[in-house]
Amino acid sequence: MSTLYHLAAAQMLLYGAMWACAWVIVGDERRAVQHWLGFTLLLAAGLGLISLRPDGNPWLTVVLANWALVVAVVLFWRGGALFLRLPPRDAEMALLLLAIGTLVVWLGPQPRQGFWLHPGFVCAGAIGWLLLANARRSHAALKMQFGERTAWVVSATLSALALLQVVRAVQGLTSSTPVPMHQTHAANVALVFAMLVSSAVLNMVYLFLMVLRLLRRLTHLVDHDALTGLLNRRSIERALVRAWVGWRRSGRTFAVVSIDLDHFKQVNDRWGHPAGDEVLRACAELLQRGVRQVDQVGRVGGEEFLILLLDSDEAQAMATAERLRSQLACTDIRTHGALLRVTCSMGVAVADAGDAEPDQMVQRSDAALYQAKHDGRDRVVSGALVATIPVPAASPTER
Ligand SMILES: Nc1nc2c(ncn2[C@@H]2O[C@H](COP(=O)(O)OP(=O)(O)OP(=O)(O)O)[C@@H](O)[C@H]2O)c(=O)[nH]1
Repeated sequence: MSTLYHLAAAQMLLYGAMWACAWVIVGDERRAVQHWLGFTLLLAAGLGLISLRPDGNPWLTVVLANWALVVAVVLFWRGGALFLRLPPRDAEMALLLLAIGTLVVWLGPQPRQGFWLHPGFVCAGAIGWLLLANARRSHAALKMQFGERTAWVVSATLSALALLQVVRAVQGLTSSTPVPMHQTHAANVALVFAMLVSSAVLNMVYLFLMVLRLLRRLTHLVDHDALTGLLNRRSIERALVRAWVGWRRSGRTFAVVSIDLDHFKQVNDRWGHPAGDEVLRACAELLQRGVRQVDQVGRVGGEEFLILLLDSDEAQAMATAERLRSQLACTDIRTHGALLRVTCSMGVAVADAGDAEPDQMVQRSDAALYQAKHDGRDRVVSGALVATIPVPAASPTER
């Protein structure tokens, strides 16, 4: 039996090494990883101590070993809560640890005369309860963040292990001849195997989810503008091509709106670059909030934006652009230095059978935007009216 415990402890140390490596690599999830590292090390320590019995000091091999297992499970729960952004319930957990700790110390390593409680079985009950509570609390968050299948894998694993612990606790506390954990017995062997399998599943799943989250964050960084959080130029151009292909295939028309803030240089010059950044962020938020979920908004240059309005004809696109323009014009933007108002000029172009490629649509909306600037700014101009006006040559930093 002790060989099995050594094996389980070695496996936990291996996971510990894995979390230690992850701790060096990950940034934002460091605190969760610390907890999982603690979990594996305490589990290894607890299992290692149990394997020493009956040679070792019974206070170490029974009381401390079992309590270490309970603390390990609390650390696992806390790591998961940090990772899934759930409330860690520290007060509840601290009280539980204190109560279990006091009880097992009071009970001592040997069964008390005429008293049926034993530390090993008390801790098994606590672990079972903790695992079940963990499965219940994390299920919804896992489902929302990583999908239903992942949530079920984690909850099923936690629940199966919890059930075994509860059965062990009930059996140990009700039987007249309870089997201590270090004794070779089919129930103990099954429990250790269940621990080996479930810890493998849980450690791997959480490591996988952490990498998945990291990849999602990286993809988001690649596709989005860092200042405003809008799609960046590359992504909005990709979206434009997708909309174009969809329009060619299904005939569902769409429109693009080119937007440029008016006299934005003056905002920077007068109020400073940070205030300019805040204005850009506020404008981006207003544009994003002002369109439907199917529409897409991107930042394509310093103070230039592009909106894709799906399933929109000329009239609908002009109405949307006009609404956004007037909303911006009457919005107070709070910056560190002052309360500012900015206006913007817009050019609208609708998919046209005469365009050979999506870029031509943007050229027309840019030409309309240029016309809007030319006509005095703070207005929306349709590309249908200005298709022949040339767009000024773009500087290297601009489109
Ligand atoms: N704060 C801030 N300013 C930026 C950013 N990107 C570009 N700009 C500024 O945006 C300004 C753009 O100025 P211009 O191209 O002259 O245009 P404008 O002043 O808006 O004038 P019109 O477009 O003709 O109405 C420049 O001062 C850039 O420095 C940015 O990320 N943050």
